[in-house]
Formats: sequence, structure tokens, C-alpha cells
Amino acid sequence: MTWSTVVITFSFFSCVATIHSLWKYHRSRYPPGPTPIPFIGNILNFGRETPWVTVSQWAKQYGDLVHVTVFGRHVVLANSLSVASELFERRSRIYSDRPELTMLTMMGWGFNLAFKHYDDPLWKRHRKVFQRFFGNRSPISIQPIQEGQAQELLRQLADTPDLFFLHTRNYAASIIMHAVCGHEIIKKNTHLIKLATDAVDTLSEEVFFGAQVLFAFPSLKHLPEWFPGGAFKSLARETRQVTSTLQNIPVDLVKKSAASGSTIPCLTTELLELPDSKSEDVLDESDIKALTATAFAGGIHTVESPLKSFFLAMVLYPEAQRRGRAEIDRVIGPGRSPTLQDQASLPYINAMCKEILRWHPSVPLGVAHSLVAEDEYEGYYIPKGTGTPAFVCQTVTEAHRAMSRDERVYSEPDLFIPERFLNSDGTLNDGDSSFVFGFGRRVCPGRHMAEGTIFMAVASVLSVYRISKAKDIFGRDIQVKEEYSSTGLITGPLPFRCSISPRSEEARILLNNLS
Ligand code: HEM
Repeated sequence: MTWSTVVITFSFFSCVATIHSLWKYHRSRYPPGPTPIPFIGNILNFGRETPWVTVSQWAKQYGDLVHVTVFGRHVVLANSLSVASELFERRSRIYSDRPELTMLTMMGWGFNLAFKHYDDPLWKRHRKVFQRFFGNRSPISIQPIQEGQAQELLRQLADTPDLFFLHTRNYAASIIMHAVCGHEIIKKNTHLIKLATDAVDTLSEEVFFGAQVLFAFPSLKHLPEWFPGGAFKSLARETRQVTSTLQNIPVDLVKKSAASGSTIPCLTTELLELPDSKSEDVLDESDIKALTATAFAGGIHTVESPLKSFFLAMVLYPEAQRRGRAEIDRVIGPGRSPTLQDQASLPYINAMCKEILRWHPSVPLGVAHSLVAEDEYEGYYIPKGTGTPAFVCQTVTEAHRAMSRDERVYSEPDLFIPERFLNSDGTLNDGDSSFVFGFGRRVCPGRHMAEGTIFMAVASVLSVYRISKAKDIFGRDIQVKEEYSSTGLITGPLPFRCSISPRSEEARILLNNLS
């Protein structure tokens, strides 16, 4: 053996030993979590169904910060409010990126600010518009839209109460679409609501699963469509058409209407009329199209889910319903419908809205954040990295479901108890469920609007309707189960039956006057 062979062999083994010890060092300093299987990591531990329930169990077993791997990529789950606030708010400078989203970009969703990188100038510009238009001081009058659509919801429930699932979806979609395109456009183009809801449906579980696989094996994106396993490419191609239509049609309709001389008060008109300046905030037409479609993508399914949870809770917890109705009778009386002006005088209804959001968070694993630099938390190492959407791969995500089940914050967390947000004198306490809207610089910019939309639906429905178990043909109660969809980014109650009927003669008269 020559000297050079000895040196090379020695260097090789030293390198291997160093890499191994570094790996072990980092490995031992990762937050605790279930033991990974070589190569695939913990993907099987997540399970395909209700991964958020698994994560809540890990929170109990391993603590507030849990580490898992998927195909060699790291995932860190922030399971408590305090850890999430520390990481995503106090350290937001490094925790505000999003992971790489090849699959969603292939599907044409790349325009959506929710999926853009933190250093992308478009993210900053689009987010500014969202904060301005969907915040508390929006120049587009969102409150009259919410109040008007709440009346429409009551009307639809009076005509076809069994279709309450559809009506809640339409209510959520109509509000955001009226805000974006204006009443006139939506009235004449009702198919737009279906276009938007269908497009958002494409953000399904298959997409997120496909995205994870693509992230692990990026070269798969070059597979031809006809090749076994290449079906995701045809899905991406078809979806691209839907997302492109979603961006184009609403803006084109508003422009057409403006060209014919009628200005429709809405977000699109406001954006089209922004003064042309050289500032970095100037928006071109593609920005406007992206912003309008982002609003539909963010503001329909997320809102629809808690509204369905509301109907479910009313069937399962009749005492909460009784207390809500009693408060409305006491504060508003039977002669008129609630408005957003009444919100401050209805603490029980507000507590109910907070509890609806907490009971079953609609985005149970949050939207993954990604770190722009490695970090350390209480001695644990958190790697820098990019990853795929949802919860997988070198991301740190807010485990909203685990937070909602944290017994240190919410006693008996599986139960629906609005009183947890009230003081003994009936006023609202400091309790909160706003974690469902995320944290830090990526916190949901539609949260104020969403809260108003939910409040209007809950208060209006309880003011006139009694919600109870439906009866079978023998007059027996049909039992209802607390069952939720188990996959995807957004969860919501599975279809169930209930009876929705006017709760008094005055309510019947009020409903008749609406139509
Ligand atoms: C109950 C209703 C809603 C829930 C539970 C919800 C939840 C969330 C969550 C968890 C995030 C991610 C936050 C993070 O990464 O920390 C988010 C982001 C976002 N939401 Fe919402 N949301 C709701 C309603 C809305 C509405 C009505 C809109 C539109 C008007 C909207 C638009 C967005 C957008 C654009 C983002 C991306 C923000 C960014 O990445 O900078 N959301 N939402």
C-alpha cells in the first residue's frame, strides 16, 4: 500500500466519521418525536387520514415542539400557543418564508400570495392590498354586504332548509365575491360562485400528497403525462385552465362594465382606479387578477367550515343554542334582524363564534412556514430549509388542532363550551381562539372579515330559527355524529341532517317580510 493510498483512505474514513458524528449531533438535538423509518421517515406515522389527530397525540406524548422526517426532510410541529408565538411572531424575521411549491405552481396557483416566498416582492405588495381592503378600515364597505347576505341566507334556509350545507357555502362565497366584483356582476353571473368554489376544490388532498412526493423526487416533474404515475401532470394541466379562468373572468367583467359607463363599487374597481404612479406599490392587471383570485381561494372554504360547525354544534349542544337565542331576545328583541352594530352587546354570541373556530379549526395543521436560516429553540436545533406545502418537509408548521386540544389552555377541549370565553358576570374574558388564523407576518389578512361574516350568520340564524335533530319517518330523532373530513388542507363537518324551522310566530313574520 502506497502512502497516498493510506492518506486517501484515512481522509475518506475521517470524512465519513465527521459527517456521521455531525448528523448524530444534530439528530440528538432535534426536538423529540417518533422514531423514523430509514428513507421514508415518519410518513406512515402521520397516516393518510386525520394527520392532525395524530399530531395532537404526539403533542401529548412528546411536548410542544415535535420533530419528524419525511423522505429525509425535516418537519417541526409547533403544538402550543406559546411556542408558536415565540417562533412565528418574536422570531418572524426567519420564520416567515413558505416552502417550495412545485405542484401548486404547475397547477397555476403560483399567483396566490399565501404560497409566495417571503422575499418575493409580489408577496409584500399583494399582502399590503389585502391588509388595506380586508382589514377593519376597508374602503370597500364590507359590513353592508355581510348584513345583506345574512338576510339572503335566512331566505334560502326558509325555502330549502335541508340544503343548509349548500347555503352556508353560497353565503361564504357570495360575501367575498360581492366584495371583489360587486353586487351587479354577481347577480347577473351566478355561475361565478360555482367557478370559484370548484377552483378552490382543486386544492385537495391529492394535490398536497402529490406535492410532497414531487418535493422528495423533483425530477418526477419531467415525467410525460402518459407514463405510469404521470397523472398528476394532467391534473395540473386541467387545473391551470380553471385557475386562469378564475383570475380572468371576474376582472374582465368589471372592466367591461366600467367601459360601458357603470362603475361598480368593489375591490376590483378600486384597484383598477388606483392612480398610476411610479411607486413600488403600483399594480398592473396581472396583479389585480392574482389578488381577486387569491381572495376567492382564501375566503370561501375556510369560512364555510366553521359555519357548518355552527349548525353541528347547535344540534349537539341545545343548551348553548338556548342561551344564544335568549341573549338575542334580550338585547335585540323579536322585531328586527341583528346587525354588526349589535356585536358589542352580544357577549354570548361572540363567545360562541370564538368557540366555533376553536372547536374544529378549519386549517387544522396551519399553513407551513419555512425558515430562511437555521435556528435553536430551548436547546433544540431547527434546520433552515424549504419544503412542500401542507405539513411536510423542512417546514415548521402551526398545529392548530393540537393547540385547540391543549388542556392547559382549554379545559375539556373536545366539548363545545362557549362559556370558556366568558367571565362569571357574562362579559367576555381574555380568552381567545385567534390562533386559527395563524401567526406573525403570515397571519391571515382576511381574519377581520371572516369574524364579521361568521358573527352575522350565527346571530341572524339564531334570531329566527330553531335548529334540532331531524326526525325519521317514525318520528324518531336522527342521531348526528361529530364527524369531519379527514384529509386535505381544510377540514369541515361531513354531511348530516338537522331540522331548521322558524322558532316563533314573530320569526315567521320576519322571514315572510324578507322575501
Ligand atoms: C375562518 C376563516 C379563515 C381561517 C380559519 C383562515 C386561516 C388562515 C391561516 C391558518 C392562514 C395561514 C397563516 C400562517 O401561515 O400563519 C391564512 C392565510 C391567509 N388567508 Fe386566511 N383564513 C380565513 C379566512 C380568510 C379570508 C376571508 C380571506 C380573504 C379575504 C383569507 C385570505 C388569506 C390569505 C391571502 C392568506 C395568506 C397570507 C400570507 O401568506 O401572507 N383568509 N388563513
